[in-house]
Amino acid sequence: MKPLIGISCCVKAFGIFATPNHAASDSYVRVVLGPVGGIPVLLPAAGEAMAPQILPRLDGLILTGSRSNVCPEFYAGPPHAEGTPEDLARDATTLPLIRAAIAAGVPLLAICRGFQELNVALGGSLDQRIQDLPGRIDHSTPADQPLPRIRVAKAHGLRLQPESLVAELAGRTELMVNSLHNQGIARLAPRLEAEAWAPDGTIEAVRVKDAPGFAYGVQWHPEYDWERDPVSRALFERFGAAAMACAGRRAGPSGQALAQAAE
Ligand SMILES: N[C@@H](CCC(=O)NCCCC(=O)O)C(=O)O
Repeated sequence: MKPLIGISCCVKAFGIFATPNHAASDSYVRVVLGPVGGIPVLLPAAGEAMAPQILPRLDGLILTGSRSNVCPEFYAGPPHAEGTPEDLARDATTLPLIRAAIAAGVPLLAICRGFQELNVALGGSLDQRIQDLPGRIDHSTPADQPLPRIRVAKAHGLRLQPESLVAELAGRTELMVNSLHNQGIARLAPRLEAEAWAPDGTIEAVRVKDAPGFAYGVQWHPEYDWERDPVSRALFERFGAAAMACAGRRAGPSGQALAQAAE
């Protein structure tokens, strides 16, 4: 049995009536079917009642990237500049879901907005436009490149913590990544440990120090280039192995052999 992988959705207005739809990018569905090796389960932004009902049935959770930003009320930040996209329904769903998934040992991989949510869910805070801060670089979507390059082009380097997960996957202590974000971690949540940094000090990868299972976040977007980029692929494969092990444990004694084989 393949592991069931929850994928967080946003609420987006579609069509001529701007009807709210729960949506996640196809790139997350494809990466779950591909290197993760699971079955994608789209999780609507249906609020905090989701977590206790859905988590016992999931073997992994991907917190997706999205243009919208975590509402600053969740980290006691100043209001967003006018026009900044927010998604309160997503915040109300993902923040409790992240805490519950970590507590339950459900493997979790948080990407871009999801990475920012992971920090906020565990008590950290965000800078809202890091490109406006002194000494920082512009991490936002490159305006001078066409699709699909805009998503896969390497934008800056990272310094990786030696012996961290990303350094192990990369086999070195530096890495080039894409970059499509404005916000970034300001105060790191106490339960998180930084494992990668951009040249301006922006935190780009974190692990949950006390998590009973795989719980990792990256500020970049490995879901866009895993077909060409071996480190992106390896990150999803490692998450998939943790999800497979979780599925094996859930399956009981007959699943134990499966879990051990996957670990
Ligand atoms: N809104 C946050 C998070 C950015 C993010 O997740 N972007 C996804 C972009 C996906 C795409 O355009 O392909 C921020 O700006 O920091």
